[in-house]
Amino acid sequence: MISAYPGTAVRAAEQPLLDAGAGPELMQKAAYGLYRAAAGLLLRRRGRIYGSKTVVLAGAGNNGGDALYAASRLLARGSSSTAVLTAEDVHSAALAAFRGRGGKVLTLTEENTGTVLALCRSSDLVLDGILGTGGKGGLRAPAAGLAVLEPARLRRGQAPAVVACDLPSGISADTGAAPGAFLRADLTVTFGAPKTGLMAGPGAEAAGQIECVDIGLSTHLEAPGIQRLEAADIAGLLTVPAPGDHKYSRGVLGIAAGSAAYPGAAVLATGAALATGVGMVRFLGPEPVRRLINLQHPEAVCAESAVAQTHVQAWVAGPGAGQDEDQRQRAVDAMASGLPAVIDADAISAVVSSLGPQVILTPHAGELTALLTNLGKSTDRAAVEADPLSHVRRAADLTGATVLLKGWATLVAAPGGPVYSQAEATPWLATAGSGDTLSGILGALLATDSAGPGGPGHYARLAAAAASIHGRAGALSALEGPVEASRLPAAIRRVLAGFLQS
Ligand SMILES: NC(=O)C1=CN([C@@H]2O[C@H](COP(=O)(O)OP(=O)(O)OC[C@H]3O[C@@H](n4cnc5c(N)ncnc54)[C@H](O)[C@@H]3O)[C@@H](O)[C@H]2O)[C@@H](O)CC1
Ligand SMILES: [K+]
Repeated sequence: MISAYPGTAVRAAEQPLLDAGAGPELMQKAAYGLYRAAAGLLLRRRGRIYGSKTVVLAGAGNNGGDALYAASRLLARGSSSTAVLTAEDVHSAALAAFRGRGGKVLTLTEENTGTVLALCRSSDLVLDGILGTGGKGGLRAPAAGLAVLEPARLRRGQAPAVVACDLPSGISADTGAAPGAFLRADLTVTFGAPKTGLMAGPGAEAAGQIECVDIGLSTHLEAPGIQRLEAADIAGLLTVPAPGDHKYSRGVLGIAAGSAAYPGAAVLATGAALATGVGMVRFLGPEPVRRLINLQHPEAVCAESAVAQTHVQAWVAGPGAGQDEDQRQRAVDAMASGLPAVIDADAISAVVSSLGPQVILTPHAGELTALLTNLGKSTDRAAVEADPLSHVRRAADLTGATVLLKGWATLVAAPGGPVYSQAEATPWLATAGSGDTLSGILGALLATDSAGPGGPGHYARLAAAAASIHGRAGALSALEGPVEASRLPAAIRRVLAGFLQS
């Protein structure tokens, strides 16, 4: 499990060490970690450090100091380096050390921004030390003019690689929001602990890969703001059939999905649930959808009954339900049943407050906007996308339900906390039907959940696990070309086999 902390909490944890005079030592530890990561990246990309070209973007604070000290170490290994100062008063000792190793220095202005961008683009590595946890708001002029610099991952591997010092400059270390211009990175080397701003919203997308350098803060940190499940955590949440199990004891999932307008969503949700592994799927829906389900998935038991007459351990309701009134009623009944229930797509519009954490809402940004607005907290999609962490927390607290917000980093908030973030997905997963398969995976995890309600956050953990399995299946599928939702069940099986064998 990876634990991330708000930038403010990390700064508070640093304070006693700073008060004890350990500031310079902490900075050297941070700079050494940044140097090691940057050197490793240069070695992987070009085989050696000697002869490489580095640009350091250095702002006024300690973040710039870290980056300049790290670049000084690269200078000592034969890299030629230019420091571009984005403020007048950069860390004087770090700048002196950089100059002392033969580094070149220039000051960024509006007039030379084009030249600096060209310098960056012709270099092998850019170290972004403009703003760290002390940054307020987005990048300001003239540094804002550098935000057009694209990291190698967005240029299909072409130089330069951009390495962010502690966090991408311009991103809020607490929320991941981008109040203005910001820089994107290939790799973020973060100090003391990952910041929550690297795991949510624009910050999660801007960070690229995240590496954490231990500078001795962990004993000073309290409750994490966001957690991320790793493979071992997910493997521990999966229930495998025991020798004495039969189809009913393994877990039966009820799926109320599809409509005359959208029958395919029901097929995708059912296929994903079966691939994740359940004792049985009981499918409820209109006749043409049932026929399709029986053709595609003969093992599913189909009926047109109501939720109350259907014996299951968990529900999925909503994918492809459209305006079908019977399906909407089933979603309402599933929410009221007390059983774990995934409420997706159109069914989210039937959500009221006073739900329990066993109800898991799975909106995308547009659906979350509508949900919050229906609950009297009017907002717009741009606001949700700019700061998804605050909005997903608000939705969980207002409804009492667990809320999974789909995105580049999928966020899951339990009412009152905790929050999980999973970012294994590939942009190729942004395809029709992808969300329906996520519902099926999560429904299957809920139906087979042998651990029961557990403590706070139990359902959020299962939802985070489902998001991770979905993301990994998408990434695996993308190795063979563009992702089609109907091919995801095969990839889900392979991902789960990997977890179960490890
Ligand atoms: N404090 C410590 O003990 C340690 C700090 N470390 C580094 O120090 C960073 C925090 O250092 P600082 O507190 O100096 O903060 P920053 O390095 O983020 O810089 C803050 C400075 O930038 C200015 N500023 C704020 N927002 C701005 C904006 N939007 N545009 C232009 N200028 C802006 C502020 O006036 C201030 O001068 C961390 O991110 C980390 O990189 C590490 O060296 C580890 C130890
Ligand atoms: K930075």
